[in-house]
Amino acid sequence: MYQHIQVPTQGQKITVNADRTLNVPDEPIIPFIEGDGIGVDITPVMIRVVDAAVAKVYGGQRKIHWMEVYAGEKATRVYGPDVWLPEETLAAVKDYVVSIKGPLTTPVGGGIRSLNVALRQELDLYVCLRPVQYFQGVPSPLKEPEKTNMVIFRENSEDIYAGIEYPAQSDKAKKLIRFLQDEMGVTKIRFPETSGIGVKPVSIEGTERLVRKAIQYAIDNDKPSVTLVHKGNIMKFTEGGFRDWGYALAKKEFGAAELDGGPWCQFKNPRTGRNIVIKDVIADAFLQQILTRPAEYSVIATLNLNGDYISDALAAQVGGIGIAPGANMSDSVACFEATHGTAPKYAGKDYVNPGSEILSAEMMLRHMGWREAADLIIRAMEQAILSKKVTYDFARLMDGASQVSCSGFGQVMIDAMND
Ligand SMILES: NC(=O)C1=CN([C@@H]2O[C@H](COP(=O)(O)OP(=O)(O)OC[C@H]3O[C@@H](n4cnc5c(N)ncnc54)[C@H](OP(=O)(O)O)[C@@H]3O)[C@@H](O)[C@H]2O)C=CC1
Ligand SMILES: O=C(O)CCC(=O)C(=O)O
Ligand SMILES: [Mg+2]
Repeated sequence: MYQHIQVPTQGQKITVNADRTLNVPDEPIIPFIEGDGIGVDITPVMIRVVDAAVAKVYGGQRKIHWMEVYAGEKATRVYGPDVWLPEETLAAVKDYVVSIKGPLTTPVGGGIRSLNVALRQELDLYVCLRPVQYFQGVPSPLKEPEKTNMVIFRENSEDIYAGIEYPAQSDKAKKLIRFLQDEMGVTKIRFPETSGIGVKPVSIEGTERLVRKAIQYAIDNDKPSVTLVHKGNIMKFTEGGFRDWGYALAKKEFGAAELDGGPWCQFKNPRTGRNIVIKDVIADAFLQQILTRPAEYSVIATLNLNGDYISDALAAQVGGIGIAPGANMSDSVACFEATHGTAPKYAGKDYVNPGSEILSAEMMLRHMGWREAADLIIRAMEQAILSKKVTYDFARLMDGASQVSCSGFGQVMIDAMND
């Protein structure tokens, strides 16, 4: 059935019920992509930590059967030089419903387009969910890092990530520029002969489904606000559209009413009776306010590129990209992955922080309903950080820390589970 994927001899598929809830067997098969660069370091550590947590909590009643699927450089070694994202990888991630991946390299300028983006687009994983929370003891550049507590809903399927762009001086760029000038009356391309050209599609459907998820999350988790972050003053019909369609959805589907003449609006959380405010902020102002007034923000709904920048900026506020987890989700399929990339200079050195991928797995376990194992991973992470046995990224900023390797940190976490 598969060409190179070895399906474990034991375990079953997770399936999706008609109401979109998951049917999780006690021994699910979970596909994983090792990842390029530091993927080779962090992915095995993530698997060890997850297996230890599951074994500790469920005592053999539950067990994950891991199934390696290939993407990136490893895929080219297994399938052939030009096969970066095999069809059967996409099929397995879809069929097995819940998966996890390490980071994949994307070259700058030319070369292949992002495999990470391709995976999200091919499977229509339209929500990029990135929670940002502070762990006690993590070194942070902020005086009060615990005030940064946000959950980012980044639109994951459109915006400039659609990849519609043409190199400067190519026939296609020239053709598009001529069309814009001759047919659309465009006069403001400053250097038409030497411009590369990109197109930014942002739709009503794409915005609505993302904002709907963000608002539902605020309801389910009793959050006080959802902020639409955009640059709609400049990009009026894409980023401005996102803002307007977001507000319209809040009114239409959640009964939000305008506050003081709008555009902010609010509605009562049907579960708790508390108000949820829907507000918006322009992206540049937001980037300074998350430093000066982080407590004013809770759930963030934003476009693809803004979400990319904001994810790393917020990760830095709570101690860096080494503990920044995430998930790519559709209404049925979820593929979990760290916020960071392949950090090539550290690849294969057993050096970096495996925390982001471990916390992505923690999100995965919670998504599967294995709450006890997820809770144990959080407790082990808290204890490991408080013990100050940490990887280089934290050790270089912590007084009195003893630096451990990537695998060493995994072991510190596993030891903490047994304390
Ligand atoms: N989802 C994905 O698969 C993603 C893939 N990428 C890809 O990754 C490649 C490299 O991108 P780059 O811009 O260098 O960004 P990276 O996130 O890979 O690395 C940037 C820096 O972040 C720090 N860092 C990253 N991961 C860790 C970790 N686990 N523990 C501790 N510190 C960490 C390091 O900082 P320091 O130097 O201070 O030690 C590192 O040099 C690119 O090809 C990019 O396209 C990027 C983002 C996401
Ligand atoms: O796809 C890539 O290489 C980068 C993606 C990225 O930075 C992200 O999703 O945060
Ligand atoms: Mg990024």
